[in-house]
Amino acid sequence: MSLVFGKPRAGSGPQSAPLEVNLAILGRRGAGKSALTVKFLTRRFISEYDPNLEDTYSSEETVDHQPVHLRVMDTADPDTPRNCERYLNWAHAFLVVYSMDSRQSFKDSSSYLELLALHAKETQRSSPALLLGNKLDMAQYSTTSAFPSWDSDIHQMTFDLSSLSPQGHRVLRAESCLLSFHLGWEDTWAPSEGQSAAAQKSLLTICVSSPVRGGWVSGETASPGLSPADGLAAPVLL
Ligand SMILES: Nc1nc2c(ncn2[C@@H]2O[C@H](COP(=O)(O)OP(=O)(O)OP(=O)(O)O)[C@@H](O)[C@H]2O)c(=O)[nH]1
Repeated sequence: MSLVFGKPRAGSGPQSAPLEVNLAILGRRGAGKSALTVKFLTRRFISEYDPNLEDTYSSEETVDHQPVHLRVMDTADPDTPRNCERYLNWAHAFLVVYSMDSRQSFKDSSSYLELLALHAKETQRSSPALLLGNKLDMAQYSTTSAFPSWDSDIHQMTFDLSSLSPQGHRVLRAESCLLSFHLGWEDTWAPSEGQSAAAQKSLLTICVSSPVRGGWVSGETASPGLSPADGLAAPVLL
């Protein structure tokens, strides 16, 4: 089943065919994938939905004056990545979600990141990946939420993935909570040698939904090195 949110915006006529962008949301059970999916697409938090349902949703968006047909697959792997081809071969971009009040959830996210890195290596096609810490509101109540090593863990993962797929597979850290969504752009990029953070950032254009501020916030311009056929030269909507 596919559900459609939003309406086609002005300028999305036949003369400007929308860019098709497929986004897969991955992560451990209970990380908040469904909640995020619903929140991104409806701009509000909804707690009543079937958490076990794997579904694909569609939304017509306008990003940087360009119509984008966004499809979001809210995946539901049992405990670890399973039958991954269904999203690996489908998605142009990946959002890996962990719950900030669960270290296990964070650890499990690395199996998804490794899977993405391996897939990029095997297919010689890298796709943008965003690592997102969800349930920021819960992290403050968790006795283990301080997790002093998390930052170094994350930087380690960023480094590992960058070396596996230096052409565009990047991991960003983001944090979200029930009512707000914040993407820590500035301090999360780990530039590889000889590359400025700004140059790395321009490898992707990622637009982030911000229900609190309203509207869409877009990132940097896309890299000329990425081909439109890959669905990456134009904005990727998260
Ligand atoms: N406090 C808090 N709870 C959240 C947040 N996001 C999701 N939840 C709750 O966490 C639980 C799990 O969320 P889901 O969206 O079902 O998680 P999921 O990753 O889709 O889980 P599966 O479908 O089992 O893979 C639900 O009870 C949500 O209401 C958040 O930001 N803060």
